[in-house]
Amino acid sequence: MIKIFAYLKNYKWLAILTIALVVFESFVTLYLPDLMSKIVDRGIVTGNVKYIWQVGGKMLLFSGLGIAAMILASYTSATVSTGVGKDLREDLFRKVQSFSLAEMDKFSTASLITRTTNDVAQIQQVVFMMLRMVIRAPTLAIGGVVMALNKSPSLTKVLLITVPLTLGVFYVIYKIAVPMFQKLQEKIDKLSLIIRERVTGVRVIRAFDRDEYEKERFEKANVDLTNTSLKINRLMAFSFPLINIIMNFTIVAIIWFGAKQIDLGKLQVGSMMAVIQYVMQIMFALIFISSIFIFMSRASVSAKRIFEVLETEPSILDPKDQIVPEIKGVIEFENVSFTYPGAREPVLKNISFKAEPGKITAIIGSTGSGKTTILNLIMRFYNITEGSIKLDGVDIRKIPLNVLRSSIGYAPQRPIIFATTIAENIRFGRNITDEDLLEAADTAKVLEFASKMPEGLNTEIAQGGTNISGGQKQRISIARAIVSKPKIYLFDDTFSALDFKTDARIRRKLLNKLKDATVIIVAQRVATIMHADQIIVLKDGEIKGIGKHEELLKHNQVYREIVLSQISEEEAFGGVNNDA
Ligand SMILES: Nc1ncnc2c1ncn2[C@@H]1O[C@H](COP(=O)(O)OP(=O)(O)OP(=O)(O)O)[C@@H](O)[C@H]1O
Repeated sequence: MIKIFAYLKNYKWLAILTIALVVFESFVTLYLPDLMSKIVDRGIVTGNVKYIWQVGGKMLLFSGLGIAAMILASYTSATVSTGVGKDLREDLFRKVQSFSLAEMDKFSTASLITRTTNDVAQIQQVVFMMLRMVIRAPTLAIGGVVMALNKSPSLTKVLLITVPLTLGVFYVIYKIAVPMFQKLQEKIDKLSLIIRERVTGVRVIRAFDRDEYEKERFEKANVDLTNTSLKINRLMAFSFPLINIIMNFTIVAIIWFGAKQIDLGKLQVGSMMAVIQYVMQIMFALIFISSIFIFMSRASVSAKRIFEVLETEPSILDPKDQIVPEIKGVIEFENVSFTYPGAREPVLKNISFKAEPGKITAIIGSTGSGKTTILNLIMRFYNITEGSIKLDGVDIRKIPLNVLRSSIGYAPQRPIIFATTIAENIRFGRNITDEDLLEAADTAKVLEFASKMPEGLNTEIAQGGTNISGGQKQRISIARAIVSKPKIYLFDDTFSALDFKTDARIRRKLLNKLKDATVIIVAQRVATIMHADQIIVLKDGEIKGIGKHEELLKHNQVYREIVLSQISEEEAFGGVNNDA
């Protein structure tokens, strides 16, 4: 929580002004009962109307000033707290952007979203409250005791019983509430995860008619969250009447003892009334102080979650001693092994191969054999565990990340489409000429379907690409990969969403355009890769063979099994004309 103070630095003067206003208002609050007792004792009791008007006017003036100070303090503290919230969100967003996939996996998307929104909102709320209360409450408490002692030391003794009692009640609440707040935030995480899955997976849920199942899952998480919130609210609901009772008994006690002293002529009515007001101020101050602790404990859970993210160093950083090679596109894996962070078994073992410009390298293998992982490692989404990956003879860990990644055109297994126009989806914020855009859109056969749309390439795509087909998404994704004309292309099962004919047509045109580049194609479909210059056969994270289609078919058992599971022996040996 202390780390949050660093964020107040940018708003130092506004924060100081808030505190100054609050201190002024606290002194006004402490001064008013004193004026009131004077009106009673010197004005009402003696019938001095002039004095009543004089002091009453003073009271009105100070009340007005106090209210103005409090309104201004609310405004300044709101400015500071929203500013702190904005800065925190910005830092979180920047940090999350710097994360490698390993850190993304560690926190989970849903939790990163709740931390950036809900947790920051908690901090914002507490900063807003703290700036006004953290000085006001102790000033009122201590000032109240001094003023009450000044009016009647004997009556003030009542506080010796009520203050420890109030603090005791709050201590118990604090002890029970803090662990609940931690649970509450975790449950909000869980709920946002379910909502996210529900929204993004709506098609699968409908197709399997699992609406009821999802509804139950949501309701369970929702009820769970509600129950925890209810427990906290019940605790609060129980504690406030308890404090009220203590407060009322205190007032009764003061009136009881005060009346006796007035009877004996030792105390004036006005002073007793002032003591009652001071004691109430002290009690309210204690309630505020305790609330600050409770809210702080909730905010400290949020602060912990926020700083967990902010203090996580991305595992993939730009190298210190950088080498920037002239990119030609030679990729070389030398005895590469890789274990995903947190996993026990390596997913890739001893992988060695070379992919060169002007050649197509294909990777084939069963599901989960590690094909996508190889591509992830080329883009340095993760650091390898053993061995080395070189680009043009330089270890990729020595190459600046932007140099490495901008020399690669990547079309992922599941295309990601953003809610903007087709053209912007292809450009993707890069400086691309209209000519290059049209060329890429033509090569990837985007123009073919875009030209039938009302606004061609400027047609808006709905969020998640729901108004276009899977194959069309894939074509946009291919156009995005090739439009900047890099030296290396990674196609991760990119052609599987296309029908055989479109696959063949796009590939023929595409590969012709990319004939000087390094192309790596991951595919499940044999027909897609059988004409590659080299085919890497992967099984359980190990290379079982590298070669051309014909030689692998003859000599490699694993490859033969994959091929014959998809096409007939005759087609396999005859070489399917997949360009048909
Ligand atoms: N982020 C991750 N954390 C931990 N393990 C992972 C992660 N991503 C993939 N794996 C595991 O690594 C293995 C290889 O996954 P990979 O995605 O590379 O396979 P693949 O050959 O591309 O499969 P497919 O053809 O189904 O896409 C799988 O067993 C998978 O469970």
